[in-house]
Amino acid sequence: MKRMDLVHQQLAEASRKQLALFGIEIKGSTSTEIADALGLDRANVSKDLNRLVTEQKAFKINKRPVLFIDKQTIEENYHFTINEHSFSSLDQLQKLLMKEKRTQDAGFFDLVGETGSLREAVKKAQAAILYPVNGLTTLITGETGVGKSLFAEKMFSYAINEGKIPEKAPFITFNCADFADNQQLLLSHLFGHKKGSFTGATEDSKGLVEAANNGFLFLDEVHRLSAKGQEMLFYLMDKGIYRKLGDVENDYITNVRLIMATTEQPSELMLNTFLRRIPVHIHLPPLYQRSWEEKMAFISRFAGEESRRITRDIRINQEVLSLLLNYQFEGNIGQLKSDFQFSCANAFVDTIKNRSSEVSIEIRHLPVNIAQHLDGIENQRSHAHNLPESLLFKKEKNTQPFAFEKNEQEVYQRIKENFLLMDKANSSAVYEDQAQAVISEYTGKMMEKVNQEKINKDTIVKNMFIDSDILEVVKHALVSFVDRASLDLYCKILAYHLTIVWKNTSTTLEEEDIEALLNEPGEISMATKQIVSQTKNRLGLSLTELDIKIVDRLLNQLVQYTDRPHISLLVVMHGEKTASSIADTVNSLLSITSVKAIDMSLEEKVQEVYERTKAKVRELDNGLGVLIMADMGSIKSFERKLKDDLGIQVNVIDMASTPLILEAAKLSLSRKLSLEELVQSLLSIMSRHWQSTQESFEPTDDFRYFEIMMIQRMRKILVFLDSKKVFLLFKSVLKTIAEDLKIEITDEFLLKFIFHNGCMIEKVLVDPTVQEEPAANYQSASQLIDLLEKHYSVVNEFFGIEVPKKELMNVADIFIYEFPEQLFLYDPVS
Ligand SMILES: Nc1ncnc2c1ncn2[C@@H]1O[C@H](COP(=O)(O)OP(=O)(O)OP(=O)(O)O)[C@@H](O)[C@H]1O
Repeated sequence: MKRMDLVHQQLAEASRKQLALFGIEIKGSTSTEIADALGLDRANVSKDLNRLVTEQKAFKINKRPVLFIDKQTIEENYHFTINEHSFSSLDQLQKLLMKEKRTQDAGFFDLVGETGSLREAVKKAQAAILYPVNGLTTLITGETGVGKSLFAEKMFSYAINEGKIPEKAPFITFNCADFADNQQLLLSHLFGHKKGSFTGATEDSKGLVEAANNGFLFLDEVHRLSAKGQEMLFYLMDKGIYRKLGDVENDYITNVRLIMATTEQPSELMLNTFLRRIPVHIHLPPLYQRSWEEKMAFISRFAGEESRRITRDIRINQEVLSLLLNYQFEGNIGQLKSDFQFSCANAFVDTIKNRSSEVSIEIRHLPVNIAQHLDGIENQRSHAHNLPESLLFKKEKNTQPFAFEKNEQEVYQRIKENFLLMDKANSSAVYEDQAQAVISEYTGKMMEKVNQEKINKDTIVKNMFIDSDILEVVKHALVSFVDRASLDLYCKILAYHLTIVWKNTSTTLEEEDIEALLNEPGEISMATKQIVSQTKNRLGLSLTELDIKIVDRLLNQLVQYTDRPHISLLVVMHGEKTASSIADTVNSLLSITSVKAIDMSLEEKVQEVYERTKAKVRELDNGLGVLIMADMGSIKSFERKLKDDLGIQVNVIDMASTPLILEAAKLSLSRKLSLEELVQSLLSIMSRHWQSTQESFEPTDDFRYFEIMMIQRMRKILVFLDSKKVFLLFKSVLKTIAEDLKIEITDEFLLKFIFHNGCMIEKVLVDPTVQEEPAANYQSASQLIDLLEKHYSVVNEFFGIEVPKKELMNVADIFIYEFPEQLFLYDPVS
């Protein structure tokens, strides 16, 4: 990809993010920001950005510093073309966008489904309006309650916005079903009548076609119009003239645009000649055919409207949400709306009884037919899983609904409890640790959520979890404390947290306590203090002492993530400093600090190693999971256990080497891989380089010449074990056995012992199931076998296997053969 394309791509991504965060208040990007994000030279990037402006692919804001915004991103979002490319200030561009948005809001743009299921319908409608000279007559079909009347109104507003009709043009609605039993009256309403044209016609009267002159006449249930009526309309459409009832002499002219609607199959109930004359047919789909996202948007819209109307926050719990999403409303959107209002009213009564401030809609508040439709939940289980525990609609205008996940609320409660306990216990270390652990879990969960980029069915819900005002405040507070690269992430996480706090805060501490806390030097960071004062001043949200402390902790935790979040790596290896020195090497090579290590001695119990690993994994996880790189097979068994115990995604790669760990760190930093994908990449690298890593062992001073020879020989024999590791392991095992048996080891015996064991382990690893019966003389060597069993526990742990008794007997044989006298004297008690 050319540099300029890269720059363009980066600018588009930045603009997209800003648009999502700030909407019309888009901030723009400087050339430095784009250059930094790409790791390119600023001067070159600046040149490219200016070329993008010249090529009309970007907007330029000529202020200090100069800002750039991607053109296509803006135009796609606001559905219009901007001809200027250079603006003297952001304000100038924002005003232009604001004006356009206002115009659009009056058109089709606030219709749910405008860019989805109604996209085609909207296109046809626009064509019908714009068609010269007076637009085209339109017939809208669709089941009851699908939004035909609303759609017709939108067409009307669109015509005004486009200047096709005067600002004060009339929009007259007439439902033909209302007079279906008296066609004469119906026609008289529509076209007017002359005095005396029928019984009761005592005066001349104007019809609706006249009243709608220069505007729109919307005829609902048009199939209820008689054949004669249809013919009269047909004449009006064709010639623009009509006759009043009882008036055979005069033709009247009117300039009316017609929209008709019917719930029926038009071909069954309307004249074909008439139907054929209607040039635009628009069909609106029933609710059940509309997407999950659109159904969610309807619920969200109605809940927002209701909460503002009754000036209470409205909470919808998961089951209710699921039922509303899955129930087949015969009356479509109209019925969904009225059933929702009915449920709100029911819940409202409870609110008054319970003196609660929030209207919480539960299953018992729904109309019986919906509440009984629990199958809906069953059938759509997969969707129900994606739903939040509850959705909260704030009564304030323009606030996004909040999605609450049970997990997060629970974790938040636990954090609070731990902090409270900590306070009581005077910050005892135990509670401190626990609090740290819960905070890590909490941060991890939020990271996971905020990092979720996949667009899936629950996108709408996921987008609802951060309140935009809170986000704005946090951003304002943190901008001078956090570097630009991390700002976005920090703000989202803190705003997310504060959104939850906002809903959970029930107690407020005394003002003085908070003042004292904030004034205590070094207690709370400046950044946190900013957040506290800004949330208070700008949102009126008073944080408690506890919450201030939690925010501060969260912020500290976030600061620990140096780069953008990536999968954490943990090296677990034997040796005094093996793991930590590998981690240090990798960290310094890549200028990071995120590869962590656990050093363990061969003697250390697996359970102890497990506990240490568990604590570390908990600390490290940032929601993306932890990859453990180990040098022995038994660590592999930690994988499942850690997942079960911590609920954190953990993968273990055993037999890891420094180059592989370096590769893992690089991959986790540079590419957006999931843990699973990272492991797959590493495994394929491992298999490709297996041969070469086998050959790469360079003798060092740590080994005697004899030992180097031995290792190199063994490499020719062993198929997949690392001969150096086998050597080191069995040398140390033999040393401890020899101490217990009080025997002197010769190099020759060492060689025999290690070769035998290397081959034996490979055999067991390849087929652990093959076990022969223990030989009969086992009894005579039982003490020796017991001793070996004890020392071989290290071997078992190292390879994650159980060396069979039969094999231990063979090992015992080697000892007995070599040291007959000494073993005869061996007495385990002494
Ligand atoms: N796309 C939409 N976006 C937002 N609200 C909608 C949409 N479609 C319908 N509604 C709402 O649903 C309700 C029913 O719509 P409307 O009365 O227009 O349906 P209709 O098809 O004309 O019904 P009927 O055939 O019974 O006259 C209205 O309150 C309307 O505001």
